[in-house]
Amino acid sequence: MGIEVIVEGLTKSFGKQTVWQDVTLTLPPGEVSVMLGPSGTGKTVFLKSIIGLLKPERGRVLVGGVDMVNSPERDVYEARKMFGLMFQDGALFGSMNLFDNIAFPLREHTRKKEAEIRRIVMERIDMVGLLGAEGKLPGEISGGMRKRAGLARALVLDPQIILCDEPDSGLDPVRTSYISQLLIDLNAQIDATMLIVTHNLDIASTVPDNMGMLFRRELVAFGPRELLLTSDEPVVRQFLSGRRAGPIGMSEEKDEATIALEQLNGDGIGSGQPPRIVPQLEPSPGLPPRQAVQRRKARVLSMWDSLPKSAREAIKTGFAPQGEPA
Ligand SMILES: Nc1ncnc2c1ncn2[C@@H]1O[C@H](COP(=O)(O)OP(=O)(O)OP(=O)(O)O)[C@@H](O)[C@H]1O
Repeated sequence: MGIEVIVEGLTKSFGKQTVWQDVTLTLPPGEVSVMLGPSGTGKTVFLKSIIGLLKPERGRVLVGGVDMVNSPERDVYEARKMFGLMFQDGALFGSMNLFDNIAFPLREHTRKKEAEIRRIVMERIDMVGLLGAEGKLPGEISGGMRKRAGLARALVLDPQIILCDEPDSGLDPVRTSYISQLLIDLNAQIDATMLIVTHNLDIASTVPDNMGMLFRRELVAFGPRELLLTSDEPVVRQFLSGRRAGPIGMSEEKDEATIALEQLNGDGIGSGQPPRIVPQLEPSPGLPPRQAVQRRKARVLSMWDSLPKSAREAIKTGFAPQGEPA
């Protein structure tokens, strides 16, 4: 099973620019979480901070007893082996074929024999639907295939935590749907803790168990997906409906006067209908059920009284078979 990631009071700046401050959340073990946020709000910086590639000035990130922010570099390096990281562009070596790209972490970090490496690599290539393409160079395949190859490489060391940076970037809507299904299928197969950074609304509404959002240097919210999907928070509503009216502007933030004018004109975000909650994706036929589902149910019930009524109603509907009221 995946392991818990506990983020406590994390603050990251570059010089005088604070990217975000006092971020506190827990990624529940084996569940899928999505971090949303307009461009430039520091989602990628957040992923890199969790894995210890960037060092926040304050706070802790606890993973299996190791503090990824404050522990000695040797401990952080060891703990990093628990992670699989999928970058936006797949981050493949251009001169190596897909097989060698995917085998790279095994050859670099383990003493496994070539026959064992071949078995693992071909299994992961099969998982991401790339059988037959293993001899191709990254430049000879599509962007979607490169992403899947990047995901296969993230999986070869059997990670307990998978971090995905914008798995949809550069993909058409159909390929994005395939990636969404692949992420759910992977979770069913390996039960890893997953954090996906995206601004894609389809992924946000169909994939995660939990959602969070970064805006204006803060974590606006983090919790069960229904908490954000039913949220009255203007920035969350605007983001999830993809509308122009609201606090998010072209350069991330609008000034107060523009927001006030929008409200005066009646196109404030509060006037829109709440987004319709679509069911979360199920694993493909033939795959085991996601073990995270039962754990999440118990966890959500344990926090029931702290959830707003709208989120509770949405959760109850989701718990019922075939979407019937519970
Ligand atoms: N190494 C760095 N040095 C200085 N500033 C940086 C560095 N990395 C990121 N930043 C700044 O931190 C802010 C957040 O960047 P980040 O890439 O995390 O945003 P993001 O939310 O992932 O954006 P997008 O959705 O567009 O990918 C930006 O203002 C960026 O310029």
